[in-house]
Amino acid sequence: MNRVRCLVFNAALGPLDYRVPEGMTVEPGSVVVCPLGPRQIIGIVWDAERLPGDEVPANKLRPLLQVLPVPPLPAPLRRLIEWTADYYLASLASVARMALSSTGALRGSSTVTEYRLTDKEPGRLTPQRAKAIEALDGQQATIRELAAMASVSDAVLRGMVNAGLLEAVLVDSDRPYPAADPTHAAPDLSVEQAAVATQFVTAVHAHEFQPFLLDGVTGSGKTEVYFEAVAAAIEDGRQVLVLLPEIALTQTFLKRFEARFGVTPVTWHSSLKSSERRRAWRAVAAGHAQVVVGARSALFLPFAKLGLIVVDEAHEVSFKQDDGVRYNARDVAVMRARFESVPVVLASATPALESLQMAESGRYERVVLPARFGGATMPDIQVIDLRIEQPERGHWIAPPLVRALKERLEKGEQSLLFLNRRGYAPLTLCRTCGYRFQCPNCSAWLVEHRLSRRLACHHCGHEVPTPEACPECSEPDCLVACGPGVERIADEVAAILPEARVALVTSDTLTSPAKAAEFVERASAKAIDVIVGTQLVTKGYHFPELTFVGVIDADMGLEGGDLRAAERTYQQIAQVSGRAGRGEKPGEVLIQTRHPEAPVIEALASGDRDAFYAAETEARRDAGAPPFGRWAAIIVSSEDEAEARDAARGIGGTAPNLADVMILGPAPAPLSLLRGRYRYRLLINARRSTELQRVIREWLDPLRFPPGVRVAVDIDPYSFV
Ligand SMILES: Nc1ncnc2c1ncn2[C@@H]1O[C@H](COP(=O)(O)OP(=O)(O)OP(=O)(O)O)[C@@H](O)[C@H]1O
Ligand SMILES: [Zn+2]
Repeated sequence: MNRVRCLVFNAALGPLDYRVPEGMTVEPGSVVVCPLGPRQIIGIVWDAERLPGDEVPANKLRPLLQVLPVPPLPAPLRRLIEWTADYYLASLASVARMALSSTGALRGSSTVTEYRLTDKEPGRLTPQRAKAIEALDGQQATIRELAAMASVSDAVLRGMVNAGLLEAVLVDSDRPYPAADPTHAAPDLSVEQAAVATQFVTAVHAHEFQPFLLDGVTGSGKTEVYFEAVAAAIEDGRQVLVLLPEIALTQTFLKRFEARFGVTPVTWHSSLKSSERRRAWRAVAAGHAQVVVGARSALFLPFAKLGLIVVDEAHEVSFKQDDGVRYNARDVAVMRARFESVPVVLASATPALESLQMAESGRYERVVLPARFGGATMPDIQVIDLRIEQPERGHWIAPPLVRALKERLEKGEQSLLFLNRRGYAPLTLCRTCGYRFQCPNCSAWLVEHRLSRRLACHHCGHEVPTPEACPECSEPDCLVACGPGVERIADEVAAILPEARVALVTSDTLTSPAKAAEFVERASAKAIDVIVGTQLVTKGYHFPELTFVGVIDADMGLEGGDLRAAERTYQQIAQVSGRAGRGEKPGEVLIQTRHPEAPVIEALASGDRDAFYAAETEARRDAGAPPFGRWAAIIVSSEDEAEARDAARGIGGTAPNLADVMILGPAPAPLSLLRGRYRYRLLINARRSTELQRVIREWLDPLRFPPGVRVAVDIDPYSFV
C-alpha cells in the first residue's frame, strides 16, 4: 500500500490522503505523523473504503513523516469509533482522540524521572518546604505533579532536590504490572450465585458477543459472581474491562479485587498522573494489562485481546457524558462488546428501564440473584409523612429518625443519613433587603459551604468567600441560609447526638482515592457512628454494622419535569436502603416525604419493584419516551444572548416537517445561562423506528452559524436542563 487515507486530529478537516514513503510500513490503525501545511499533525491510517474523501492525484500526495511506536488500533476499536461518531453525531476525530488519550504513550517506551522524599534530616525548613514535606510523604511523581500535590512551585521542589531532600528515581515507563491469579481466593458460591457464574464463564470461553443484565438485589454478591467471569477471562489470557460510575468507588473495588486475585488491577481515570496514564495505555495496547477498572473513558482504550466487559452499577446516570462527545458509556460498552465479539455484563440492583426492556425483548439475557448472600434479609422500609411527623422548626430530621439514630448509637450500631445536596444550604438571602446570592455566570443560586466558608456555584465552580454583610444593603449579619444541604444535616446530628462520631461524605470531602480509602477504613473499624452523605454513599459500600438508613428528602428528585425523575428517585432510595442490614443484624429504613401517596414512594415502601417498573413502563410508552420513543436535544449557546436566540430561531425555522417527529422549541433552556453562555434548546421526540440521526444531520448540516455560536446535539439525553 503506498497510498493511505488518514483520519487526522483536527475536527474541521475531513480525511486526508498521504503517500507511504519507501521503507515505511503501515496498516489500517497505524498511528502516524502527517504533514499539514508547515505543521505536523497526528493521524490514524483508516480503512479507505469506510472513509469517503476527495481523491487527490498521486503526484500531489505528501509523504507520511513517521509511524509512531504503538500497535495499530485494532479493527474492533476502529468500528467502535465509527459507530460512536455516527450515533452521537460527533466528528470521527473527536472520538478517535478519546482512544489516543495519552500523548506520552505514543512516544514509545522510555524512562521517566520521578522524585521522592529522601531520609535526610531536613533541619530548619522554610514554610514552603515544610508544607511540601508534609504533603509528599509516600509520593513519587514528576516535579510538576509533586508541585501540584503539595501546592508549591516547581522552584521550591528543585531547591529541595539541590538540598538533598528530594531524590530522582528513574522509572521504566513500560514496567509490567504484577499478574493476577484467578485462583488466589475463589469464594464458595451459593447455589444461585454458582448458576449465574457458570453462565458467565461459559460465555467468556465462547468468545462471542452476549449481553447479560445481572439483576440482583443489593448485597446479593453481584461482584463476587462477575469476578468468576473475570477469572475465566484471565485464564484464557484475555483482557477485562470493568467500568465503575465513580472514582470514589474505585478504592473499595481495588481492595476486593486484591482480596480475590492477589494483586490490584490497572486503573484508568481522569486523576491519573501522566506517567501512570502512559504506562496503563501502553500495557493495554500491548495486551499485558489483564484487568482495567476505570471510568467511562476507559471504554476507548486500545485493548489488544479483550475477553469481557463489565459495567457495574450500570443504571448510574454518571455513565452519560454531558460535554464533548455526549455518549452513554453503558450503550457504548454493549457496542464495543459486539464489535469485539465478547460478553458484556451490566450489573445493577436497580436496572435502567431501558436495560430491562432490552431483556424483555430478548436482546439481553437477564440473570437474577433474588436474595442477599449469607442469609441477610432485605431491610424493613417505612415512610415518614413530614406533614404529620414534623421536625422542629428550622430542623430537618423528624422525630422518628431522631429516635432511630439514638437507638443505634446506644446499641453501638451505625446509621446513614442521605440527602443528595452538597454544602450547607442551597440558597442564601438577606433578611433585611431580600437579596439572593446568584452565580454571575449561570442561572443558579450560590450554595453555601460552611466548612470552606464559601458560596459556590455547582454548575461552573464560581466561588466567593461568604461575606459578613449583605452586598446590596450593607447590613451586617443579616444572611439567612434557606433549606438543607448535607453539612447542615451533619450539624443537626451533632446537636442531637453530641457524643456521636459523624462523617460527612460528599465529593467535597472525599476528594482523593486516599480520602475515600480512609473513610472506608474508619467506617469498617466502627470509628464512625453516623454517616451523612450525598449519592456518593448510596452504592457499592458494604458496612455490616450499618443497620439504619434515613432518607431526608425523598421528594427532592421528583421536582422539575425530568423524564427519568421517578426512576432515578427509585434507584437512589433503593440503593441507599440497600446499605442497611447487610450483615447479621437486620436493617431499617425511614423515608421522609411530603408525598407518601406518590407511586414511587409507595413502591419503595412496599418493596414492589415490579409494580413500579410496570407503571413507569406504561407512563413512558404513553409519553413516547425511551425505550419506546427517542429523544434528542439541540443546545444552542453563545456568550451573546441575541446571537444565541437568533441561531436557535434559525434552526427552528428550517425544522423538518415529518409525520413521526415532533419538535419542541426553540425556547430558553431551563438553565438559560451556564458558564457565561446563554442557552436555547430544541427537543426532538421521534418514534423508535425513525432514523433520528439522519434527520438531524440533514437538518443541521447546511446551516452556518457565527463563530461565537456553539450547537451541540445530545442523542438520548439524560439531562433536560
Ligand atoms: N459467595 C460468597 N462468599 C463469601 N462472601 C460473599 C459471597 N457472596 C457475597 N459475599 C459477600 O457479601 C457482601 C455483598 O456482596 P456484593 O458486594 O458482591 O453484593 P452486590 O450485589 O454487589 O451489592 P450492591 O449492589 O449492594 O453493591 C460482600 O461483602 C461480599 O464479599
Ligand atoms: Zn455558575
